[in-house]
Amino acid sequence: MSQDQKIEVIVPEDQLMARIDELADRLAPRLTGDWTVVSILIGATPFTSDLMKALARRGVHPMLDVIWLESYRDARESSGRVVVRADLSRQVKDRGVLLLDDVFDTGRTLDFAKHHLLAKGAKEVITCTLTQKPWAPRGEKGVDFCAFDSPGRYLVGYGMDDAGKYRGLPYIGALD
Ligand SMILES: O=P(O)(O)OC[C@H]1O[C@H](OP(=O)(O)OP(=O)(O)O)[C@H](O)[C@@H]1O
Ligand code: HPA
Repeated sequence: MSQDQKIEVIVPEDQLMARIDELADRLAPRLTGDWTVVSILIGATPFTSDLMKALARRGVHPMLDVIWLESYRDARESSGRVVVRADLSRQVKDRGVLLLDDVFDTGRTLDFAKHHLLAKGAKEVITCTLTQKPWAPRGEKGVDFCAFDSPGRYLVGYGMDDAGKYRGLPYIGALD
């Protein structure tokens, strides 16, 4: 029996893949030398997988590491506090880092992660998200690369969850 809530498709799967290819075209020339992609668990997992494949098709093979950060848990609003549930497995000292996340909302998670990586000695941190909310920080505090501007609604799918559900949807959707 289906237990789906009403989910409006905001970005269908084919558009997602096309934008990730465009993103890889823009990122590839920046990733020369020693780079590590750091994926923020859990939400960035599908985006990371598809972007890594798109980079590999362009002959770009950075290391891949993860950091598990949590601030929303089952709520639709940030708790205001970012918790590190698991840290990196390798050093980033003197390396460039491409930091990936699914959604840039208050900006708190990415800001925390960026400072965390710089404190570990990363040479440079480039931030990249699949999507950003209309109220997310722009300019100096903004994200460096972003595939989509999203509406000011609660998003699910392609890694994004509502209390742990819907991460497996192959598109970006919005809940009412
Ligand atoms: O810009 P912000 O307001 O910080 O929101 C963005 C963060 O919120 C979500 O993480 P969450 O804490 O829900 O963990 P999850 O990745 O396990 O879903 C999402 O994956 C981002 O990491
Ligand atoms: O819109 C959202 N959806 C899922 N997770 C999120 N984390 C921040 N904003 C969102």
